[in-house]
Amino acid sequence: MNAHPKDMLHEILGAALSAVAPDKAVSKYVSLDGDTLLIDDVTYYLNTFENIYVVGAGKGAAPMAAQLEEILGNRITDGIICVKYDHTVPLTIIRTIEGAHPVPDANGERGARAILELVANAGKKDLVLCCITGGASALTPALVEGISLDDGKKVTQLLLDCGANINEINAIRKHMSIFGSGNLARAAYPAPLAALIISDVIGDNLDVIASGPTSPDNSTFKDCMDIFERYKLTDKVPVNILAHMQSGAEGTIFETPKVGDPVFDSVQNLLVATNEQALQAASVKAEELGYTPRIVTSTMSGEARSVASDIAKQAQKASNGKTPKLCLLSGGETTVTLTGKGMGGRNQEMALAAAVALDGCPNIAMLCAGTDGSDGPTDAAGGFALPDSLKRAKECRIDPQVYLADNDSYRYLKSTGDLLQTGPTLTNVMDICITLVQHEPF
Ligand SMILES: O=C(O)C(=O)CO
Repeated sequence: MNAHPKDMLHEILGAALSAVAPDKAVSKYVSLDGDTLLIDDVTYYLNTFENIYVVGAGKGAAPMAAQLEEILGNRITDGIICVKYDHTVPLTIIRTIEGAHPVPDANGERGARAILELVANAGKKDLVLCCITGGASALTPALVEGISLDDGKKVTQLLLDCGANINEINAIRKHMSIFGSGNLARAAYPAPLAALIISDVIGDNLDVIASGPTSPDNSTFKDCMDIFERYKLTDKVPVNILAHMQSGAEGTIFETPKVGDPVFDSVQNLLVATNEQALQAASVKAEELGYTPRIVTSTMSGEARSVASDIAKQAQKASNGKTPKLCLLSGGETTVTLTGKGMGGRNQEMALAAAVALDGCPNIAMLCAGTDGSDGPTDAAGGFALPDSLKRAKECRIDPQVYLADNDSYRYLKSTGDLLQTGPTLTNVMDICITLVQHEPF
């Protein structure tokens, strides 16, 4: 008998997540042999260092830090990480500070300042190791003088609601931050610093992931002003943030550290897990389940509902194609421009839009999932669009179009039983959309 499509989709997602688990990602690149610490191709002779500090931030920073404790034990002098509430694991030496995400809170600010203070003590004879994953931008909201956390929260919410992409959101965050945009590296300078980074952004740009705390910044104050104008936010953002960006664009405030700044001279930035790796692992599992895998893209972006209907169209076309059982894999991160008052997230909105577009097609099943286990301000990670999804909606007497128009994907999928709820996965490589297509009905 054929396995249920929902079970197969779960299995493929499980393989993808396991391939980018933070502890595995760290142990893949970091090893210790006596006094020799090897991080990718860079050797650190630990007997030449007086202290080793471990710091970090992001949804997956805790298991990364735990793995460093496993490898280095009590050679670690001290450490602090900032993680999202409920994203902790037991640690022995490294301290954990929990904060709010995606809209920051005072705990995150306290944590970020504590990290900056800790690494500021580090000198040339100390080694700073950083664990950086997505989520860190919101979890380390230490802002420049004159901009309050409340202002920071307001602008974050405006940017999240207007459909700005992560490059744009982070250009603004970086130009208000004393932690992101290379500022963590600046605080640690002149200590050698190695950052282990899990990417949750399209293109894996180091200066965008987590707002690039250890990376030269490629964005400018001028970009920030353009972004405010593009999304018509100039009249909405707090006046002191606008004034700050304006002064920067006019050259009266120093730009963020750029390529060539000596603070990056002894910095090693290393990507240890990416969306692409998750897609590769999903391909292997799909093949084991009898499907021909096809990675469509690892740069999926755009408005969630239109991306979903494009994938649905592609799947419908493929269902009449040559390959009897196909698994389409797309990775990336879409956006939702909020027009309704409902509740949901980009993956849930994709699943709802796909259910509508597929219109009960019996041979296509889709799963849209946030790899961090959290999609929008909900307790779900995403949703399914299954052959019988619309039938179940009918039974519940709910109209998918009405819910889609109100951006109310969470309540729709909850009613039909099509929510994906994994809880925090403690990793974060953006989103994955898995579509099973076959000639025969499931
Ligand atoms: O999630 C974050 O912190 C980002 O800004 C993208 O990595």
